[in-house]
Amino acid sequence: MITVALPKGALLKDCIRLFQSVGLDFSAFLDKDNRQLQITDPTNRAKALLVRTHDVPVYVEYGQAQLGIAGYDVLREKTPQVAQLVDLKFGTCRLSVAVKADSPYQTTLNLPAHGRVASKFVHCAREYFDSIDLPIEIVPLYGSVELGPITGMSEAIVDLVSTGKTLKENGLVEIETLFYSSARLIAHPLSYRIDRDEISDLVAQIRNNVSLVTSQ
Ligand SMILES: Nc1ncnc2c1ncn2[C@@H]1O[C@H](COP(=O)(O)OP(=O)(O)OP(=O)(O)O)[C@@H](O)[C@H]1O
Ligand SMILES: O=P(O)(O)OC[C@H]1O[C@H](OP(=O)(O)OP(=O)(O)O)[C@H](O)[C@@H]1O
Repeated sequence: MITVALPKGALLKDCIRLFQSVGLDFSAFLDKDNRQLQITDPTNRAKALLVRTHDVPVYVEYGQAQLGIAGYDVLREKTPQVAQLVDLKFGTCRLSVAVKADSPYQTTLNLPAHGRVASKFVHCAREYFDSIDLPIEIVPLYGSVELGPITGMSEAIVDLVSTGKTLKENGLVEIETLFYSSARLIAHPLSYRIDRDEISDLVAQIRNNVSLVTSQ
């Protein structure tokens, strides 16, 4: 039986819809009273694990799940040894640098050397500031990153932006985009090669149904 790792949170609904489109029902995860972290599809063809979004690549890399769905942002941050099979086109967002709207730093090159940048994406932020040769202190946070510049803890943030509503409502503006992201179907490279038939049939069905899910 194939095991898939699904992310809690923003991507879950679209993931469930995608698997429903290929005949696998994991909708029990959407029930607010559900506390089960592992469920088997009623047809007994596949099992799903419900995990934190940053943990999806971990379960796939260690082989507990043959397939998983994670944002490209998470894959860039964690650089796991997994195969990226399909761009699923949902969960679209970008990883950007933002500052207070009235900040004197209107480009990243203006940020002060040894200034602070708050982020959940420590590795991506470090890689970006290294690439422009700006020594910056990265302050690791786990959420509500926008509070960094608002409280004066940091000059800037590196965070995900989708509609831009969160930045706007907190008086911040984007000054640089590091990269664009969307959800990706990932696989454990070895099981993908070994159990090729079973997994590749499912992957082919998912690939064919991507546009159906994203157009809803
Ligand atoms: N506002 C958004 N719009 C669209 N996609 C988003 C948005 N925010 C995040 N994403 C995508 O969804 C993924 C999961 O985001 P989510 O907010 O559920 O998790 P998280 O808060 O980063 O993780 P956790 O709650 O485990 O700390 C992100 O990695 C990204 O790919
Ligand atoms: O541009 P928008 O459409 O407003 O979306 C962007 C927001 O979405 C994500 O937050 P999330 O909901 O995951 O909360 P957290 O990261 O602060 O926990 C991201 O960290 C931004 O805060």
